[in-house]
Amino acid sequence: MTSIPALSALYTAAQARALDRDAARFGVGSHDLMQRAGWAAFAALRRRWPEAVRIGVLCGPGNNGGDGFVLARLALEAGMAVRVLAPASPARGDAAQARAALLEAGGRIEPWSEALPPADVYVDALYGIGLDRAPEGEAAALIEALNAGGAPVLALDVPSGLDADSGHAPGAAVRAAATVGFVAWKRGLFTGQAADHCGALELATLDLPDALYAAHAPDARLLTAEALPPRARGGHKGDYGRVLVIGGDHGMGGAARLAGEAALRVGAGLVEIATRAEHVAPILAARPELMPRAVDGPQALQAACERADVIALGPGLGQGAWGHALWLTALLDAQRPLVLDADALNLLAREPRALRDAAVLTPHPGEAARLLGCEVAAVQRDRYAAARTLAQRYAAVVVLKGAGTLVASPSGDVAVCRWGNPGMASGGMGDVLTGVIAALMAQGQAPWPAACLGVGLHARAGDLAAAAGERGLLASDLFAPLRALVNGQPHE
Ligand SMILES: NC(=O)C1=CN([C@@H]2O[C@H](COP(=O)(O)OP(=O)(O)OC[C@H]3O[C@@H](n4cnc5c(N)ncnc54)[C@H](O)[C@@H]3O)[C@@H](O)[C@H]2O)[C@@H](O)CC1
Ligand SMILES: [K+]
Repeated sequence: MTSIPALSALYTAAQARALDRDAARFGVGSHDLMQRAGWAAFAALRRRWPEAVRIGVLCGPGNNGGDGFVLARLALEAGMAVRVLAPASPARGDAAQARAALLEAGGRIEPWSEALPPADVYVDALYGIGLDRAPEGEAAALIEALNAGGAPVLALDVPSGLDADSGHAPGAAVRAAATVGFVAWKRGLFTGQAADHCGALELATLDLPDALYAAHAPDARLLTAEALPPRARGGHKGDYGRVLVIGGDHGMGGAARLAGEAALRVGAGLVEIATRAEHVAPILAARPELMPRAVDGPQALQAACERADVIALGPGLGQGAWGHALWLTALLDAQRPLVLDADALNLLAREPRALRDAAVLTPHPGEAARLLGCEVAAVQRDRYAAARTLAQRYAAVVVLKGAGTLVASPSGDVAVCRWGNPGMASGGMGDVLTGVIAALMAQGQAPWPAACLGVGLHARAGDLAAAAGERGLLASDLFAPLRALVNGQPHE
């Protein structure tokens, strides 16, 4: 873990521009910044590919291209075979100076073309935070050629074609082996399609002082790995809360059981499951520590709600009359903190209503789209906006799942999860997350810290479990690593 605040702060492109400009106040002007960026990127290239001697540098029309020109000059001066491709129209300002310096040092610049020169490593300096539309024409063809070629790509600041704000690629986008960010992390590098494009991420803060970052509040933050405090020696099960999971309509008992068992593994004192009668015996047989109860309607649910400290509503709930009646009871009468998932969210989309009690909503993009009344693609085009809008609309903490899960608070705070893997795209993973967050709330955490901690634990447990392979990863494989993590076993 690091104590450098810049490493967990995430900025929009506009905020990053303001930071760049403000660096001058600390004696680092834009020309100097570009030189430092080029140096840092060249150092990263040498560190990552020490054997590389042929470097292909693709420069765009703006300052991202300028960073590329600086790197190309340094590579040339280091004796490497450097081929630089740049558009015919000359760059302006600092980038023009960097270009002139490259030519002065004996470099040659070739026009963009679809044919890439042979190289051990390519440097992508086409577009950075200035991307304002999908790449087209020669730039798009170059990107496709880079992605089709076998050599690794080092992207400067942002993989070209990826939107630095949203992590959405509107068209062709570079698939880099590594990306070196400059000055500050751009928030789009950590969610949506970013994971397929960035490769290994590293940040070069270019020796800018902490005071600069302190003067610029970020838009969002990366989740950090938090440890849970040790338990008091005299604790008893009543101290760790009682979770009530409501769900498991006909044929969907597994979802409720997974949520319940996850809650136990994360330390909830007691876990009850209000479910269909046919699920009671199988749940008891498989996990006798759970307390499943047959609930045929709202009346039977009341007493369980009164006993509970937190309600996890939705795993396998269905949207039929049974699920709807329990949903209404939990929402209107229970007066308990809630975690809403799956069909509880689908019912909320069908029948929008204000939530009376403290709540965490955990939609995947499809559920978020239903709640917002838009297409899934619109959610994915701007996940930050979708999460914030939902959090504000429901005055609740919202966990927008998917690669780069976001946690948003009603006041606009956003935390981003950089852990997790595609092995976790399998049935039941969401149910486990619901149980984890509910268990943390049952142990006394407020919705925001519980959601942040829960999302991080769940994703890190997924990464530990994926050590045996991403394909075939089961939701229940997370139980053992979850238990290890809540007891302080280090992840990295
Ligand atoms: N401003 C500064 O002080 C620093 C800037 N740096 C670099 O500068 C970058 C930002 O530079 P710019 O603002 O010049 O932006 P970019 O270099 O990212 O690109 C902007 C240029 O590309 C054009 N463009 C964008 N999308 C296009 C598309 N799809 N098709 C065709 N043309 C397109 C724009 O119209 C503009 O001319 C950063 O990402 C970073 O790499 C670094 O050198 C560090 C310091
Ligand atoms: K780039």
